Amino acid sequence: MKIAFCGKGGVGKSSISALLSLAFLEEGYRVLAIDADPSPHLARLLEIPQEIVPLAEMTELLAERAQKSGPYYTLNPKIDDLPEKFAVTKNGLRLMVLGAIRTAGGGCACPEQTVLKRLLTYLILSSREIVIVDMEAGVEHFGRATVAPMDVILVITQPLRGSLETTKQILKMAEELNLKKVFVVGNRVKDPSQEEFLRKEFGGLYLLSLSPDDELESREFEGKGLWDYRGKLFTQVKELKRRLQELIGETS
Ligand SMILES: Nc1ncnc2c1ncn2[C@@H]1O[C@H](COP(=O)(O)OP(=O)(O)OP(=O)(O)O)[C@@H](O)[C@H]1O
Repeated sequence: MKIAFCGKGGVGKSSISALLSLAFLEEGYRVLAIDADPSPHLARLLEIPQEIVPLAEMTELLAERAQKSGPYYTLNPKIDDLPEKFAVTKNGLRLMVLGAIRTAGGGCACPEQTVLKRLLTYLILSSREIVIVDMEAGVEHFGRATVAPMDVILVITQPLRGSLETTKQILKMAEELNLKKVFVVGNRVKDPSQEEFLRKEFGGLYLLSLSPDDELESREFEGKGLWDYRGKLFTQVKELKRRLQELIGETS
C-alpha cells in the first residue's frame, strides 16, 4: 500500500506519517517512509541523526542507467532493489528524503518531483509492505500529479479556516486528476461539535478525527522523538491504520 499525507503546513502531516509508520512496523509490516517535504522533519521524529543522501540525487543515477541498459525506473524495483545509498534504516524502518536543498529564489522543484513520481509509480510492493510519503505542504504535488501513483491519499485538516481552504483546493485537484481513495483526516479536533462540522464539510470523504495531545506537544518542545511514545494520538493512529487496511482490503 502506498499512502501519501497532504495538507496545509503545520497541520500534523509529519507527526501522523511518523506514527503511522511506527504503527505498521509494530504489526510486522516492512515500512519505507519518504520525507518529500523541503523542510524535512521525519528523520528528527524517527530519531535518525545521520545525513541521508536525498533521492533528488537519483536523477544522475537515472540518467546513467538510461544511457546503458534503459532507465532504472522501468525495471519495476522492489523496496530491496532501491540503492542503500539513499536510505537509512532504523529498527527495520527505512527512511528516504527527497531533498534537495533549495536556496531562496533557487527555482523550481521539477526534477525532484519527477524522481519521486517515477519511483512511486514503478515501485512494486508485496502485501505487507507499506510506503508512506510525507508530501510538501500545499498543492504543488497535485499540480504535477506526483500523488497519482498512490493507493490512498490522506488530506490532514484542522478545523481552522486556512486549513479547510487548502483541503478543499486539494480535493478539487484530486477530482480533476480523477484520483480515487482520497480521504480527509481531522487533526487536533477538540470536541464532538468540531467533528460534526468537519463531517458536514467533507461528507463521505471524512475518515476520522484525531484529538489534540498535550504529551505530543511537550515531546516536541523537549526535542524527543516518537519511538517510545505510546500516548493518545498513537492509539488513534492505530485506528487509522485499521481503517486503511479495511479500505485497501488488507487485513492483518
Ligand atoms: N494531535 C496533535 N496534538 C498536539 N500537537 C500536535 C498534534 N498534531 C501535530 N501536533 C504538533 O503540531 C506541530 C506541527 O506538526 P507537524 O510538524 O507534524 O505538521 P506538518 O503538517 O508536517 O508541518 P509542515 O508542513 O510545516 O512540515 C508539531 O509541533 C506537532 O508536535
